[in-house]
Amino acid sequence: MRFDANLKWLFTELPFESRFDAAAAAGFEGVEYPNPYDHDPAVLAGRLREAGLEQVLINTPPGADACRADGFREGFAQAMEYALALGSGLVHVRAGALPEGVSRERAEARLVANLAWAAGQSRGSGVRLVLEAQNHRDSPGCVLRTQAQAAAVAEALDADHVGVLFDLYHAQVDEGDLVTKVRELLPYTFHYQVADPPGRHEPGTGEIGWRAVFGAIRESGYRGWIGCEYEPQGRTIDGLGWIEELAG
Ligand SMILES: O=C(O)C(=O)[C@@H](O)CO
Ligand SMILES: [Mg+2]
Repeated sequence: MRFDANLKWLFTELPFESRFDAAAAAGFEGVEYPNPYDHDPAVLAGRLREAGLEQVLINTPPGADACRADGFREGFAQAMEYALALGSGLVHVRAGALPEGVSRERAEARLVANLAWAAGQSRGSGVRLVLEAQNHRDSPGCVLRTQAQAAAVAEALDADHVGVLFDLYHAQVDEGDLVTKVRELLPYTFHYQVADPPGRHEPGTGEIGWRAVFGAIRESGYRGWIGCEYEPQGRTIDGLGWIEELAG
């Protein structure tokens, strides 16, 4: 299994631009971070190249949520520019939270319409789009609430470059039954993220049965990346033993 380092969450002992070398020195071959937009893409591409890292995933910019009527298209265009400049194979298209005064039905309809447009814009680019359901506690009002809903939206778009970012932390908080979901969602899963509830720290620090979950992922034949999106309990490097212990 291939784990990548989420540089928003890992190696925060260091300034952002130094986290690339730290991730490579710790043995990671890929990185993800949600928000590259405060940085010059050429500088980020240079950091990746010098550290020998692959850019795995970025998000659409904050505020450019797919459930909203305004701002989505401009934000998505910017995300595509960065994805192509960084060689990021995945863009997480943020669904966003239910806007005030807008019904759930209306927000879901906008989400599908915006995604259909984004799927058309990105078709043939080599960039794949992913949708992430987030739990009610960390992301109140998130329009995508369950893994099944994210998969249903991806399926409805009928575009083979649109799939699911299956965040096992969010799924455990609101849903559980992770092994079954790993098996059922396999055709839609383009990316995983890991953290252990309730603390959102390293796998093995909380309530998830990681040996069973990683076993199911391995047996499924999944070949993509698994993003380490957790808050280390101490120094990042001191907490990486779980990779060998639980997934090795
Ligand atoms: O919060 C999460 O979980 C994420 O993956 C973020 O990228 C949401 O933007
Ligand atoms: Mg996540």
